[in-house]
Amino acid sequence: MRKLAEHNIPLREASITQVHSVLRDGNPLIVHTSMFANALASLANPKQQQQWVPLAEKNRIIGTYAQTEIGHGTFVRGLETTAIFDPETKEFVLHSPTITSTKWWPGGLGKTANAAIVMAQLYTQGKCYGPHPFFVQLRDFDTHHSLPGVILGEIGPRLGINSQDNGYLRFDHYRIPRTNMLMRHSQVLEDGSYVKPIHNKLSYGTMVWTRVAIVHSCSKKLACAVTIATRYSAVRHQSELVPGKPEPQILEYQTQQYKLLPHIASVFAILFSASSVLRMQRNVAASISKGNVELLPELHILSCAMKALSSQDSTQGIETCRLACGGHGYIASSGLPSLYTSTTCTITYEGENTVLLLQVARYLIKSYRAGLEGLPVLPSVMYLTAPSAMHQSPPLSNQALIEAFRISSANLVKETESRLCRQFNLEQNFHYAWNRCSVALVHCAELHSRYYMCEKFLSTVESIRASDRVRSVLQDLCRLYLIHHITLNQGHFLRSGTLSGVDLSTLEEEMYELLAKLRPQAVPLVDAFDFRDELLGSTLGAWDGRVYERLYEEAQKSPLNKTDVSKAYHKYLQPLMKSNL
Ligand SMILES: CCCCC/C=C\C/C=C\C/C=C\C/C=C\C/C=C\CCCCC(=O)SCCNC(=O)CCNC(=O)[C@H](O)C(C)(C)COP(=O)(O)OP(=O)(O)OC[C@H]1O[C@@H](n2cnc3c(N)ncnc32)[C@H](O)[C@@H]1OP(=O)(O)O
Ligand SMILES: Cc1cc2nc3c(=O)[nH]c(=O)nc-3n(C[C@H](O)[C@H](O)[C@H](O)COP(=O)(O)OP(=O)(O)OC[C@H]3O[C@@H](n4cnc5c(N)ncnc54)[C@H](O)[C@@H]3O)c2cc1C
Repeated sequence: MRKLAEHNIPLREASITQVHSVLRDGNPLIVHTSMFANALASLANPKQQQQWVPLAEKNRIIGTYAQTEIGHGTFVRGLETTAIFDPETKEFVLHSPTITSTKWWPGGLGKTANAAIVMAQLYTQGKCYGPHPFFVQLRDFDTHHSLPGVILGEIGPRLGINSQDNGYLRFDHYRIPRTNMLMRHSQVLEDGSYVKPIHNKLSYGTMVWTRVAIVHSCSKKLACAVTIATRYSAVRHQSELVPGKPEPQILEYQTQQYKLLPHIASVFAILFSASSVLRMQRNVAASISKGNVELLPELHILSCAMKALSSQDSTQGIETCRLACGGHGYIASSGLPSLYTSTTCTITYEGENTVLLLQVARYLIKSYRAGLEGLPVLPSVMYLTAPSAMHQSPPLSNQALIEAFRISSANLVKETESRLCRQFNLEQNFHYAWNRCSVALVHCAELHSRYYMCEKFLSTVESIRASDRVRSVLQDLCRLYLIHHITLNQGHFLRSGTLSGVDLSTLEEEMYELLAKLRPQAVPLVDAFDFRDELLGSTLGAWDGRVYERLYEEAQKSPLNKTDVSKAYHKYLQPLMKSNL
């Protein structure tokens, strides 16, 4: 917090700095500095902001974002916590009517936060208007005791991030003033009448903002993992590449290069996509302030697509890096296990990935159908019904590969839409038909998202002007990324006829050449991420390469090494040894 103040970084931007990496196994303030701060900035009206933002900035109020309940995380419309307006007292009564309505998971809710943005079903004048955000004080600001009517606790150990206190929360007819409803977009007036927002999903804005932040953070997490694994692979010598010759660095093995280099490339692909979505988010935020919500659906879909792809890629990449370090990747001091556990949760939180990909698919199908009818569609999906441009680029050039992605994606959407129509004719119910096509729909969303990421990678690299040498290395890395993802999705390219079997063999050959060409760049590339040793926190990945010394030094810190004979010997082992069992 002192560092943020020193560098004049506003609270709501803290989550895209590296400040959270200081605490390795989870930070109880992360939801305060990210979602809570953003909810105040984007969902509260100016008067409410004046009241709460300075207190939050000074950490007098420590907040969280309490939306998920034990019974519902994904289906926000199914939340059960109620906020019923009482016109007599001009208050909302918050209540948790069932066990399933218990708020469950919010970061910092258990012991740290003294306030929360609570999403609850808004009732006024006898009518339910769906989930709305409320500012709710949970604990006394001085004593930190939970307030009467508020039941709080921590949910117990998790796969990771265990220094964060994920919590639970129940309300027992807990009253808050009317003015605690966040009223920037919708309002309940004193007489209880409801003023609706200019778009009914504006109250979901904090989720959209967080999804964008997650994309950025996934590239950082993956960058940490590839730095550790690549440096280690340059230090570690194992086996014989040529019988009788000295043991080579394991980075000399082609299989090791194949494990690491595509994930180094992935760091850039995710980072460049994150920058592009962030730019769009800033534009949309500016438009919303002027009352224009036209681009909100596009931002929603793009943030769902990029959050899903980046969380999946970074989680898989980190696990591959861990495995690439052999046994030493399994030790906590390598830093890789905690990178994995603090990243795999991004697949689930802020919208479970399958669910987000289905949102993307819904948009693709709607846009495809609109395009066929000649209705206007947004630029990012015009390609679905635009004529093929494959022949315009030299065969197998980068541009041709991007076109192959685009046409394959359009083809998959077209095939899946036909399947959806056939299924609809059988079922006579759109929702059943949708469910019967949902695996294919997720594939559509994944291919469209990959196309977007590849396109952003290539266009950003091509725009580098500062250094020809840097551009040349990144061009090779980008080429590797494109070919790698084509080889992983060969079926789609063959089905669409954009690439032949011979093309795929040619590309595969080129990929092997690129691995060898990029091998000398591997260490410089990860060094350029410029992580301090303190931030990496890894015995395997420190800059000086003293892997074995650090592993040995770290082992000395194990509490079991404080004495030669452990207490367990006297308590359990000795009796066992004497028991003749
Ligand atoms: C070291 C720290 C340790 C801790 C963390 C560890 C690691 C940190 C690593 C990274 C973090 C770094 C940065 C991130 C910053 C902070 C994050 C930190 C922690 C985060 C903790 C996680 C917090 C949470 O999980 S909060 C809860 C999130 N919950 C969800 O996301 C719920 C998902 N569900 C939904 O969003 C919706 O229910 C839905 C699936 C979208 C469906 O909504 P619904 O209302 O049912 O709509 P429907 O499907 O009918 O669609 C109707 C229509 O609306 C459109 N739509 C939907 N949503 C939106 C939207 N948001 N905006 C615009 N439009 C929207 C939809 O497309 C439909 O349109 P149409 O009819 O087709 O035109
Ligand atoms: C570490 C962590 C931190 C969190 N922090 C917070 C927080 O600060 N605040 C907060 O409010 N919440 C928080 N959450 C909760 C998180 O947002 C939810 O867990 C997440 O949105 C997923 O919802 P769920 O758990 O209900 O999963 P479910 O929706 O029950 O998912 C289970 C399975 O059902 C599938 N499924 C569900 N719906 C559909 C569908 N429509 N179509 C197809 N398949 C479907 C999913 O794909 C998944 O395979 C956190 C969760 C974790 C793990």
